[in-house]
Amino acid sequence: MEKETTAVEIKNLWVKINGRSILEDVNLKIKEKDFLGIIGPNGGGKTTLLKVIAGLIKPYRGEIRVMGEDRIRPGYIGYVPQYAYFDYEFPITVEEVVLSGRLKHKKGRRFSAADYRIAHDKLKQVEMYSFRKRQIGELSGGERQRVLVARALAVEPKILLLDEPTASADKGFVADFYELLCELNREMTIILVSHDITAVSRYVKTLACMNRTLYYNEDKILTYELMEKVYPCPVDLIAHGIPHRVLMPHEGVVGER
Ligand SMILES: Nc1ncnc2c1ncn2[C@@H]1O[C@H](COP(=O)(O)OP(=O)(O)OP(=O)(O)O)[C@@H](O)[C@H]1O
Repeated sequence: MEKETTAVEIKNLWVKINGRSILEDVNLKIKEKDFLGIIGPNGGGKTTLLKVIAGLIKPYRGEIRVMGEDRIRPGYIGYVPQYAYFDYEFPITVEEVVLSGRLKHKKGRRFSAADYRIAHDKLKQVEMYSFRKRQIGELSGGERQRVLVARALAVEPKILLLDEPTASADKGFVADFYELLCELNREMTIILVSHDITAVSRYVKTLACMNRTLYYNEDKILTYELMEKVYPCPVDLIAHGIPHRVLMPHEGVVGER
């Protein structure tokens, strides 16, 4: 039988920025090949948590282990940030952006034929291969987002972190994109932050809510009490379509049958 590995383990983790507590006593343990969705209100700390897992923010207190190690190895994490800060006027092609995901594997001054093959495969996966010679600055927001997903995949990570990856994508792409994530999930652990609760609850295996601390119970069941803790107005949220299969039975809620 295959040994079950823990992909990410976080214990009593706190993050402070400019003296202010942003994350408080976060605990999380997710298995390899899990597909965790994280939802929560604006400013709840979702991006900060992803950055901690990616090794970009150091915790003020607490422990984090990624693939059983207390330091994050290059190549373990593929990260698609919510906003990518780079100069879109910089003359760099789509292909070069994706190849930059191979930097950790690069031997010598040039990318190898294998690096190009991997970059091209990832571009095909996100349906952007035909754009590979275009300048990144010429692309629309949704197209750029797909290229950044391809870049993260080119790392061939064990854990893929995605922060609102479909925020600027059109509906047609969104469904295909989630199918792609399910396919990738056979090979890697995925942690997805999204405000699209309907899509998240449909595709993820486990679900957590973040509002300064993390509410997580290793399944997809959200109680009304939990939603009340996390969201300022859960009733409104439910009325706008939170799928009932992730919500425990409750009374007196708009739309309840
Ligand atoms: N570099 C920073 N300097 C100061 N405050 C910060 C910084 N980064 C994040 N914060 C604060 O930390 C809190 C959590 O931010 P974070 O981006 O993690 O939330 P989020 O849940 O991802 O929000 P959203 O859903 O709006 O993207 C916010 O109050 C934010 O203002």
